[in-house]
Amino acid sequence: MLYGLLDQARERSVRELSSVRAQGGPGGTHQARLERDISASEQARRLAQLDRTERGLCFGRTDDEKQATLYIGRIGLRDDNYELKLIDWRAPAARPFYAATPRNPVGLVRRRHIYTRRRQVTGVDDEVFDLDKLSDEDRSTLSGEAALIAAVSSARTGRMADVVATIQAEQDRVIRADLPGVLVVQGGPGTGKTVAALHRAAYLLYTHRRILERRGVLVIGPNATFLRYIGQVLPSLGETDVVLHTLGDLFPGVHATDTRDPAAVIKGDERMVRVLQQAVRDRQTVPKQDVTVNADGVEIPLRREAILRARDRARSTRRPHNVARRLFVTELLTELARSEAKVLNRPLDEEDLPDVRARLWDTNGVNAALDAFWPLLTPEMLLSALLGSRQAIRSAAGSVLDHPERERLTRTAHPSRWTVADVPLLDEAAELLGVDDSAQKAARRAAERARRAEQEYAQEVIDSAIVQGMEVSMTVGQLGMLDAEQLSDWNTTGGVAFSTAERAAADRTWAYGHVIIDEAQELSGMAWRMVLRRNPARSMTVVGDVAQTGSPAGATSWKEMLNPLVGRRWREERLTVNYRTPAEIMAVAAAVLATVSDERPPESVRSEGVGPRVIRVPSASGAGADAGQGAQALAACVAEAVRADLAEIGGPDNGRLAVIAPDAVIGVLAAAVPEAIPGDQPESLDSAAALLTVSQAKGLEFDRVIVTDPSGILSQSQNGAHDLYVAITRATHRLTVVHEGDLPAPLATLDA
Ligand SMILES: Nc1ncnc2c1ncn2[C@@H]1O[C@H](COP(=O)(O)OP(=O)(O)OP(=O)(O)O)[C@@H](O)[C@H]1O
Repeated sequence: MLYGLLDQARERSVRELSSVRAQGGPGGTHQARLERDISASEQARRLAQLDRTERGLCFGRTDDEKQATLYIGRIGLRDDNYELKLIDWRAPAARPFYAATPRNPVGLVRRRHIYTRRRQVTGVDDEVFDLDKLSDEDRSTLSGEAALIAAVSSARTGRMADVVATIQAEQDRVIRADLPGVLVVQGGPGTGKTVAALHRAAYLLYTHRRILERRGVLVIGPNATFLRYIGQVLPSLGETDVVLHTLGDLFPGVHATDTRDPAAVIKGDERMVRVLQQAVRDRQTVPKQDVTVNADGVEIPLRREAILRARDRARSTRRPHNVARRLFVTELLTELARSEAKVLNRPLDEEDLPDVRARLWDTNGVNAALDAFWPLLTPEMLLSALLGSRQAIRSAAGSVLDHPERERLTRTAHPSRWTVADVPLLDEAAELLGVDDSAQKAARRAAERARRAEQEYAQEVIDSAIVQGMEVSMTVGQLGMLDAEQLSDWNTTGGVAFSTAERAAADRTWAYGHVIIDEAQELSGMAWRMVLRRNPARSMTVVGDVAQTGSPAGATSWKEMLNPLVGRRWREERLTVNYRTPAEIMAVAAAVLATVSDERPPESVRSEGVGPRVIRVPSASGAGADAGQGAQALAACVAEAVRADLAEIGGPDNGRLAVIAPDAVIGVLAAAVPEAIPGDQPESLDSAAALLTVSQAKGLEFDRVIVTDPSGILSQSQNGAHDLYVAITRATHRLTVVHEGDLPAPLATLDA
C-alpha cells in the first residue's frame, strides 16, 4: 500500500513536471516564466527526493497503549483522503519509535522493525514493552530483537550509510535536541557521533525549515576523504541545503589540504590575533622626514607631520584597515591639493577641493605614494608578506612570541603555499582588513530598492491561485513552501542556479543557521574564531572525542576550549555505546586510552569471538642491516597480511580493508603494497584496500584494519597515544598489528 502511494506521488510529480515543461520556452509574461521556473525546479527536487526513498521506504511500526498503530519511514505519505499513512522519521509523532526504552516506553506497547528487500517485507523484529496490552493476534506474530546487531555487523561499503531505522535512544536525544545554543556531543570511537550529527542536520532542516532553508547548515569535517565518506548520508536523508567543508576550504578561494605545518601550534594560538593586528599597523607607515610627491611632473612637498596626523585620524576611527584607508587618503589628498596650489602659486577654493583631490588621485605618482604609506591589502598579501620575512615577523610578533616561536613561524620559501593552519589566519586578516565597499554599497542600495519591488511582486504571485495549487502538491512530501523573499531571490539571481548552499559557500561572511563540527577536538583557538564567525547566532553541534585529539593545537577538554569562546552557553550530551568496534578490539584500545586519558572507553555492543592478530617482522639480521632494510621488511610483512586479508574478505562487495601506518612509512608501503590505494587519492575509499595515515583515517571505518608499526605511530607526534587509539578503533571486525621489535607497553598483552 505504501509503495502504491509512493508510485502515485511520483506519477503526480512526473505529470506536473512535464506539464510545466510543455508550457514552452522562454516566452510568456514575466509572471508566467517565474511560476514555471519555480514549479519545474520544485517538481524535479521532489522527484529526486521520492527516488531516494525507494529503498527501505518503511522500516518501523509503533503500537501504543491507545491501540493506535503508526508506520515510520523515510518520508511522510498521505492517501487520497489526505490521511497520513506513513510518518516521516523526523516528525514528532515518530519520536517514540526512537525514544522508547524498556524502562521508559513513552506510551508504546510494541516497537517493530521492518526489513524489506526491494518491495518485499523480508522480516520483522519486535520489542515488546507491555505484553499484556498486546492483542492475541499480535502476540502470536512476535519476533526477536536483531535489527541493530544486523545493521552494525554488515559489511562496510566505503561510504557511511544512514541509520534511520535503528537510531538508539541516547542518539535520538542528540538528534532532536533544541536548535539554539551550543550542543557538545562527546563520545568514544564508534558511538555514532558522526551519524547522529548528520541525522540531526536532517532533523533540524525538517523541523526548522523556515530558518534553515534560507541560512543553510554548515557541516565541517576533518578532511576531504572524510567528506567523501559521509557525503551520501545527507542526500539519502533528503537534505540538500547543507554545505560540507573542511577547515582548509572555509576561506573562499583557498583550498588548503596540507596539515603538516611545523608552525601549526603557534598559528592556532589566539596570540596570533595580536600578531596580525600589529602586522596590519606595520603596513601603515610614516616616512622619517618630509617627502615630495610627483603629480604629473609637478613635485609637491608633503610634510611628515601631515602623514602622521592622517594616520592617527584614520586609526582612531577603529574601522578595518581598508575601510579606514578612505579617510587617510582623503586627508592627504587635501594636504597635497593645498601644497600643490602653493607650489604653483595658484589660489584654491574650498568648493574646488573635491575635484582637485580626484584629479590628484588619478595621477600615478600620487596614487603610488599614498599606497606606500597605507596600501590596499588582501588577506593573502598581508599574510604572505608577514610569514615570508623574518624582519616583518620580528616587528609584528616581537612582544608576543618568543624567538624560537618566531623562527618557527618564518617561511621564507613559498610563503603563500597555504596550509590548513594558515586558513584561520587569512580569515582573521580579512576581518582586520575589511573591504572598502562604498562604491558597491551605492549599487547595492539601488539593487535593494529593485529587490523590494520584486518582493512585493512575488508576494502577489504567492497569493495567486496557481502557486496555491503548488502548495498542496508540495506539502505532501513535507517540502517547505517558498516565502516571498525566496521567490524574489530566485528572480534576482536569474532563476534556479544559486541554491542557499551555493551562495553560502562563496560568501566568507555568510551567517549559517546552524553549524555542525565533526572531529571538533582538532580545532585550534584560531580555527574556533573562524568557525564562530560563520554562526553569529551560536546555534551549533560540536561533535568529537577529547581522547582522540591528534593535533597539538587541539582540545584536551571541552571546558577549556569552549568557556573562553562561548562562556557557559554550551551543554554536553554523552554517547556511551560503541557500535563499530567489537569488544575484543576495544579491550586493546582501552589499554592505550588508559595511558593518556581519564575518559571511559565506550562499551562495545557486540563481540566477534576473535581477538586481534599480531605479526612480528623478522629482524633484519647481520652486519649492514639498516633502517631502509627494516622498512622493506616491514613493508613485505604488510603486503603479505594485506593479501591474506583480501583473500579472506573475498571481494569488495564483502567488505573493505585499511592499512594505517605512521606518515614516514607511507611511501615505502605504497610501493610495496600497490593494492592499497593511498588516502590522498580520491579513489582510496572505493578500492578494496586503502593506505592511510592516522589523520586520514579519522572518523572512517573498515571491516579489517592492519595497524602498521604501532611504535612509529606512538612516537611520530606528541599526541601519538591518541593517534594509536584512533588507529586501533577503526575496525568493525578484524584487527591485525604488524610490528618490529617489542610491542609498545599498552599492546604488550597481545603477545600472550
Ligand atoms: N543506531 C545505529 N544503528 C546502526 N548503526 C549505527 C548506529 N549508530 C552508529 N552506528 C554505526 O556505527 C559506526 C560508527 O558510527 P560513527 O562513525 O558515527 O561513530 P563516531 O562516534 O563518529 O566514531 P569516531 O569517533 O571513531 O569517528 C557507523 O558505521 C555507524 O553507521
